[in-house]
Amino acid sequence: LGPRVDPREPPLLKPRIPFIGHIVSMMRHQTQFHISLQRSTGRPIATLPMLAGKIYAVWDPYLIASGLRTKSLSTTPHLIDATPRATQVSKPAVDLINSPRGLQLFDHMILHVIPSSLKGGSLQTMTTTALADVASQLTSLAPPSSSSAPVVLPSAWLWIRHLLTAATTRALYGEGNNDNNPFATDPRAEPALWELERHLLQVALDMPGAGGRAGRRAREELVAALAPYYAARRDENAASGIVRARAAAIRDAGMSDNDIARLEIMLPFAALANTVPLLFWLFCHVFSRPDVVERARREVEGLVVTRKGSGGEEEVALQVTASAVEERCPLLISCYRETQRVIVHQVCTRNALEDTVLTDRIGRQYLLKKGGVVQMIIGTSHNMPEYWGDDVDEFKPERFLNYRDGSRKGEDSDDGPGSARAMRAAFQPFGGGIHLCPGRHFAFSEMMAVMATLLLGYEVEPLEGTEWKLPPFATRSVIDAVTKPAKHGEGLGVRIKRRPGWEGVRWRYES
Ligand code: HEM
Repeated sequence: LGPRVDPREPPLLKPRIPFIGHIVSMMRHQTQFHISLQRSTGRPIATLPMLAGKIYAVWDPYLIASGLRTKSLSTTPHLIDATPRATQVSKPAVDLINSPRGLQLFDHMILHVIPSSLKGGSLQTMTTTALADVASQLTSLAPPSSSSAPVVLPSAWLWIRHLLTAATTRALYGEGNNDNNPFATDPRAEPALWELERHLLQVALDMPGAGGRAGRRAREELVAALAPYYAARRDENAASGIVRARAAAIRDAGMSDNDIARLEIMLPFAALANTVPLLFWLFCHVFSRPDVVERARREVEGLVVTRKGSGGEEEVALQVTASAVEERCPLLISCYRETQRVIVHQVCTRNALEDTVLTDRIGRQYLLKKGGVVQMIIGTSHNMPEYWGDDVDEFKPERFLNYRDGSRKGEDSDDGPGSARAMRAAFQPFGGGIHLCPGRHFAFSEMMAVMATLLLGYEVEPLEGTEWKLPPFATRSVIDAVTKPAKHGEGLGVRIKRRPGWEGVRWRYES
């Protein structure tokens, strides 16, 4: 009674409870369902029966990398299906999305608009604007004297979330004095964004229940905050190329300003929903280890490029380019990658536009049939002992010390667990192929600016006691790329004060 499976397709993995077993487990445990199922079966790939249908679950890093590079595995059908439901655009916009012009619009966005507006001069302007905001927030964070009482931040999570929301939305929407930025001018915008983020899965699936209702209310608040921005065409003067180019492409396709506001609720998510938890966990993993703080502090001293003025008003400029941080801060970078490994769990969902064959590293082939739904789970790649070693469940600050992005000829014959080659194959924090995250450089600059500054200029201690108690993971939602802390990181507050020698400092970044 279950789905038919061709012997060339990935082997069927039946649930214990027929028909509904996998669906119920996936709804309950979300991405952890895949991680646990892969661990318990050791399989690289499987066909999972779901009611009368099936999905292909791809767990092995080589197969994932091959799938991410394959053009016939597409995000577009999924986007066309989910967008009207999640955004509630008008009837004419739904018709357009479902027409050939809609298909063209999505392809144009993915292939041209997004990648070109997150590189070169556009990326530089956006990064400079965000980092100027981070600098001013961190400069005014704690009183200038190290002998002053520390600043108490009752929730590290909420503090980091606001810090990045302010900086990133300024970089996206603002212009000059930030009066343009709906997140700075409309007090509804920021809470609505995070409330919607909390219930995004229920909203995307249009589910009944309290979560779905709260999410839909938040969506309408967010749309109400963004609508005047697009109606007044402020997007045309936005600080970022991505806001300008996306709005222009949607308008050119024939959609109204109100529909642009609805479609564009997704942009601040892409720019914030993963960076915030990643920075939060990096902050926790570094500052909860005094020996790591000590060593990373010495490293980031190497990022100081200028120190001007003396006494009360000093300006310190830090160089937070990828090359400078890679070269001068190996332990900080290792912690950053290890944090990514542990908490990035993205499920890359695709539809097979035609019969597609994936090949693993020993040449085994698996057929994915046309029309099939494919889930490639980065969370399984990042958690397989056969790639990372038996200590895969531990956070090891030094794990990536000898890691390199690209291979060097002849150097990497060893591909056993924990080898550079195995790690490189299994480490996919930003996905790959044409959907490789275009925001990765921007996110990196923001996170490194915050971490380098906190390490250099501030003492950070937990609010309760002297031991850091890291919050447990929230359910790893299939809609997020990064694992969040349970209950908004409840219970983790921090106390921050200036370090001696860095009291009167105003921060600046060179990116
Ligand atoms: C550290 C934070 C981030 C992580 C871990 C992350 C992760 C990812 C991953 C894994 C994908 C691939 C999804 C797939 O293949 O289905 C992706 C795609 C994407 N990311 Fe990021 N991302 C981050 C930050 C950002 C930022 C800051 C932006 C924008 C400024 C951004 C914009 C996007 C967009 C637009 C896509 C879709 C690209 C496409 O479909 O072609 N991301 N991200």
